[in-house]
Amino acid sequence: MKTIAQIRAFLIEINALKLTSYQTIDLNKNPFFLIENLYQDHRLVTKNDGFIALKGQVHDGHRYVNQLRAQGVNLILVEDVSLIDPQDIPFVIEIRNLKSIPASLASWFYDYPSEQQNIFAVTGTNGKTSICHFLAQSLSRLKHKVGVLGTIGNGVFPKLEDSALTTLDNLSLQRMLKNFYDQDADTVAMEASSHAISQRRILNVNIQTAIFSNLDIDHLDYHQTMEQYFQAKRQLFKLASVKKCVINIDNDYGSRLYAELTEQQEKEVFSFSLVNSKADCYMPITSISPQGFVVDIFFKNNKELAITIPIMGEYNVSNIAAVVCALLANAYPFTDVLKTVNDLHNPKGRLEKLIHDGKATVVIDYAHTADALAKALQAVRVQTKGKLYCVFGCGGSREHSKRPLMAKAAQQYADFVIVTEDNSRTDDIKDIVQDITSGFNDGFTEFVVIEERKQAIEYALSIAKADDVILLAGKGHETYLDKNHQKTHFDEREVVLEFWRKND
Ligand SMILES: CC(=O)N[C@H]1[C@@H](OP(=O)(O)OP(=O)(O)OC[C@H]2O[C@@H](n3ccc(=O)[nH]c3=O)[C@H](O)[C@@H]2O)O[C@H](CO)[C@@H](O)[C@@H]1O[C@H](C)C(=O)N[C@@H](C)C(=O)N[C@H](CCC(=O)O)C(=O)O
Ligand SMILES: Nc1ncnc2c1ncn2[C@@H]1O[C@H](COP(=O)(O)OP(=O)(O)OP(=O)(O)O)[C@@H](O)[C@H]1O
Repeated sequence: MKTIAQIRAFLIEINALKLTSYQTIDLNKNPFFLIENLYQDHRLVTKNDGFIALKGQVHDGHRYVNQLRAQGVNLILVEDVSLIDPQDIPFVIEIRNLKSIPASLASWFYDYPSEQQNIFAVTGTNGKTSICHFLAQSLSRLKHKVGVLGTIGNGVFPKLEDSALTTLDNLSLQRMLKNFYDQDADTVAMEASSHAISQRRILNVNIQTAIFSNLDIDHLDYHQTMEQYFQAKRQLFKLASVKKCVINIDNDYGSRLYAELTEQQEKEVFSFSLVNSKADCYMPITSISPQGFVVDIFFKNNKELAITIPIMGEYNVSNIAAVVCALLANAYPFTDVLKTVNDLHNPKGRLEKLIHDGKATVVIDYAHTADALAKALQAVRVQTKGKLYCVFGCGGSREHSKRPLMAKAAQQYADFVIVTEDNSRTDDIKDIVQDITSGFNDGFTEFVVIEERKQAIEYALSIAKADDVILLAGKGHETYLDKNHQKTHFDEREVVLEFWRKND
């Protein structure tokens, strides 16, 4: 919290006020009014907060000022006062080049929380969420309180609240870090999306360890070319605060980044790999079972053979190699790190496994595109002894073309398919089902349609045998169903556990 007078003094100190700065600052109004938070998103602002009105590509923050005036907000920072009516707002400060201010203002406003924290930031096309969650699990076992920031949510692990973005804007990010600091979280695992890196959302966050998972075709609408996408990711590793770089060399872009950073000799650089024995952290898979993966771990002069990691999905072994490498790079003792590994579990909704003696294993995954569904089914297949069942649906009010493609993936990789609802939104479930089933080959009979998702899951549970696996695809970490834009509570974990309780 800071007073309006303190905020103004800081802005003067960093030379941010416009020379002709329009301000309604008036000593009859209270410059010692305490501002609790600063926001750049008007939807979060309450009476005791300040608002920064930024002009973006889509929205213009100045447009929300009228609404905030009605709420009785006391402090507004604007780029151009002519775009608002400043009357009745006690303090309006006009700032030069307002877009460049939030990072420094935010870290100062929240008392530089990241200076007190050991921060790991993960970037890459896939695996950011998973690596952060595995890191949080391991660091918790190493007796840390860990703040997590990412797609599934933000909070002190494991209590997370939904996040609007994978990586928050400057002000929200520093506010969360301060919140972690207040809760004694001394360590943070955060995702750094390429959008956030290029929009400088992570500026002034004291990231010490940067982790690269992989780079694959994605987000080209935003970055235009793979080279520019790579360059955005690369910036994370060039930040002055970053001392340790942990890089997957099983990926071509990772190998390139590793070569560049080692040659520059500015940072401590560590490589990890599942196949390259020259990597600093080499973790070959020696066997696979329904219970998980058996690996050997080599790090510099240390080695340990035949460690079981009880997780689903081979790509997660690479994600765990990232975690092991990052922890060892941070000088955690080898034996302590290994102890955390055989206790890891998949993050919520990411090939999350539910098991019960004598029953089919249930796996919950967020896959809601044809490609993701195919990958999830292939990943689960490797660890399935019996039949593989797939329960899935498609969202409404969004693009339709993926519906038959998801059916094709399900037909190709599962033994039996149960087509059901996902977030239908305003679409009729019957239309969605028709689109989906049109994707099955003529003559394909290994499927049923059960529109209500709860019933569909219960049906799968009732027919699957102990060695079988049921993949529930699409909802992942979500705990609601959206019909006609009405969200009702729906947690498929509860449906499964309740079924097992009643049918034990
Ligand atoms: C393309 C993109 O990344 N845009 C981001 C960027 O937008 P921008 O600067 O153009 O701003 P804008 O959306 O026009 O809004 C202007 C200002 O008005 C504010 N606003 C906006 C709307 C409103 O109702 N009220 C309000 O006050 C905004 O907070 C902002 O300060 O900066 C804004 C503030 O930080 C982000 O909210 C916005 O994310 C948009 C909503 C978005 O959808 N971003 C996605 C693509 C994104 O960033 N995704 C990555 C993950 C990608 C992945 O790996 O999957 C992420 O980190 O989440
Ligand atoms: N190391 C990896 N290599 C390849 N694919 C992976 C890897 N890790 C995860 N995936 C795939 O990416 C999907 C998303 O994983 P995760 O949520 O961890 O990634 P993310 O980078 O956070 O992506 P998003 O921001 O879209 O959630 C998984 O369901 C899986 O299909």
